[in-house]
Amino acid sequence: MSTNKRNYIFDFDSTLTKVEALDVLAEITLENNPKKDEIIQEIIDITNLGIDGEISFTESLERRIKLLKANKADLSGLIKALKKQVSKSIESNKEFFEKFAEDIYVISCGFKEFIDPIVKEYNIPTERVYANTFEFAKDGEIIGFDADNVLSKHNGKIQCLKDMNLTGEIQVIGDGYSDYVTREAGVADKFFAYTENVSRVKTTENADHIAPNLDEFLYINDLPRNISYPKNRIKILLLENVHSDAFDKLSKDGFAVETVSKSLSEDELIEKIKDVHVLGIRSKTNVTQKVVDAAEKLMVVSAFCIGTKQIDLEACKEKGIVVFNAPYSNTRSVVELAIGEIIMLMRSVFQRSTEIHNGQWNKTAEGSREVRGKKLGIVGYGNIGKQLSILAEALGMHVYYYDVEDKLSLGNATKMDSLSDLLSISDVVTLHVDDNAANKNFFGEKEISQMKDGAHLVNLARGFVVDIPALVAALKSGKLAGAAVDVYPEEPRKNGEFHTELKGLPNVILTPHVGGSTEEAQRDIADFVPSKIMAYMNSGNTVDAVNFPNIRLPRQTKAHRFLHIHKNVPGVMAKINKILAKYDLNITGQYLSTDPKVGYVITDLDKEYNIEVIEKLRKVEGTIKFRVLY
Ligand SMILES: NC(=O)c1ccc[n+]([C@@H]2O[C@H](COP(=O)([O-])OP(=O)(O)OC[C@H]3O[C@@H](n4cnc5c(N)ncnc54)[C@H](O)[C@@H]3O)[C@@H](O)[C@H]2O)c1
Ligand SMILES: O=C(O)[C@H](O)COP(=O)(O)O
Repeated sequence: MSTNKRNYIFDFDSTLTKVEALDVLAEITLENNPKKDEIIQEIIDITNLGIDGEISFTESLERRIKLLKANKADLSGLIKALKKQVSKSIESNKEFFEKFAEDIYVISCGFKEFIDPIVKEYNIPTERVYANTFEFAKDGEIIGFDADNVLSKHNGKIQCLKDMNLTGEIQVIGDGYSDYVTREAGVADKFFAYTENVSRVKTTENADHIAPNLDEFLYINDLPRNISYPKNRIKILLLENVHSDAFDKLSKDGFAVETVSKSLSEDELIEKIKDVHVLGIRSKTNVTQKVVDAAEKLMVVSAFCIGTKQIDLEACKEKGIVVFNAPYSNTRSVVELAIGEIIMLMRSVFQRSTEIHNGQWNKTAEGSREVRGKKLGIVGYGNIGKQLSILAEALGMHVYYYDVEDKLSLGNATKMDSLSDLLSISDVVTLHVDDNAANKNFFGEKEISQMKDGAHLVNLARGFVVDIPALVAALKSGKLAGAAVDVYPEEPRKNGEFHTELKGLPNVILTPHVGGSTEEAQRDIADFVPSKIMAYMNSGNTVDAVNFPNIRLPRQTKAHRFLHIHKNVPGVMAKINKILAKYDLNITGQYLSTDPKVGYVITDLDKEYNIEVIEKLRKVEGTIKFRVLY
């Protein structure tokens, strides 16, 4: 007789819990044993041999119990510890265990003595827990197990399932080979390799489906779940050697993260971007209109650096793609390099060093000066310019600055009304203007001619800001005594050969765009940017987005959240609210933020709602993107 009924058979150790219970028991019982680490390792090895089918399960159990030297009294400590080790996505999906209580079983080669109390809290009564039982000596010592129980035997789960004589489809969810064999033997209809805690090749390669968490399993089966879309299905692509902390952080949060060490060309990116939800780049990857057009699923572009001009921010906005960056994380690194270079230039250190490298001793004070008392001209008094101002003053420099915006002076720095005034008095000019396109060739022949004879120029901003042939000419003619250049009009996408007209000129420090490339800065960026990505993906927050209305949302508790991005044209909000009213939804909060082009409205609702409303909201004229979080 055909039936739609499904039975869900869960493994216990490393599936319902993050750990192998007998390993935890060993930690407890061997606490004061001087050979504790050795014995625990032996127990872990035996456990794995059993799980992978390398030794018979009975043998694995016998050997471990001998090594454990456990007593009944130790079990309460074990249960307490296991309660804290329930798998994250199991814990967050209690609703499934409540609603499908009748269809859920545990089949484990572990022991009922500790499994029952844990799974009872997930609505699984002892009658639906199939597991081994301990044998105790009079003093409570665990001396063995019930050898008649099929689960104490090799491939015991197959026999156990057969004996249960269940009707309907049987789905087995587990991390071990011993779970998979039920499918191989034909007693289970589907096997889900559960990899939230451990991933075993022998299990995953044979599985019908790999479930990195319970959310994925529930999603595949269209069962009630805590989150609308499993995070492991959200693909994050990180380019340009972004610090590994970013990978760790985002993977740990459950996303599927791929890293590529270099930047990709437009064509390569168009090919790759199709199924990407979040893209992470640095300064070398251009996210053009064409890339945005090809990005069918893209929700976030994150610059793991300060500059965002490599991204078509408007194209992103019009497609509802939120852009984040790290506006301060590498500021200090750039400032320190600027200070170092100013000193090196004024002392001609690189020239002296090159001479020695070439076998020449040239001890001279000519053209070598202290920075103390010299005039530093900062062009662009933003985050970097200001911090440099403070550090340079601490070195005894007199700081002058020029900015197109009205910027408050820090310390004793003097604001200049015009660029030419600043250039005419400065011993060193350092450029820290932002990367907007209007600054292309901003510093050329005219500006250089306004500088003092024998002055120095530092460019750590953007390559296109300085007219390189004009700088080369000024250095060759002796108009300028030296320069430090970190950024170039054309920079390669990956490490390798590179040529610039500045090559070989004396007292010119050339670095490959490393102003922000310090361990500290990269680590800080890898902390800051993922936190913005997670805040948006997990709860809709757009605080610090560079192209999008910023909105800080309250924490979402036991509610559904509708996130609607639309063109900012009259009437959209009215239409959205009309639909919400028609479906009689109980709105617990609504938040709106707009800019001239887009509107971003977030609506929090009570748990239950008619699913039809989603389609209606998607169809509101002017909708750019819509998603649901719960
Ligand atoms: N070399 C590197 O590795 C590296 C690292 C980080 C930042 N950067 C670059 O450094 C630059 C400065 O970064 P920030 O964080 O201080 O930026 P910021 O936006 O905080 O400051 C830039 C300042 O420049 C001013 N400005 C813009 N155009 C100007 C002009 N033509 N004349 C005078 N002032 C002008 C702006 O008003 C602003 O105050 C950016 O171009 C950034 O991309 C380079
Ligand atoms: O924009 C920036 O922060 C700097 O140019 C550094 O860029 P990078 O991350 O490519 O080194």
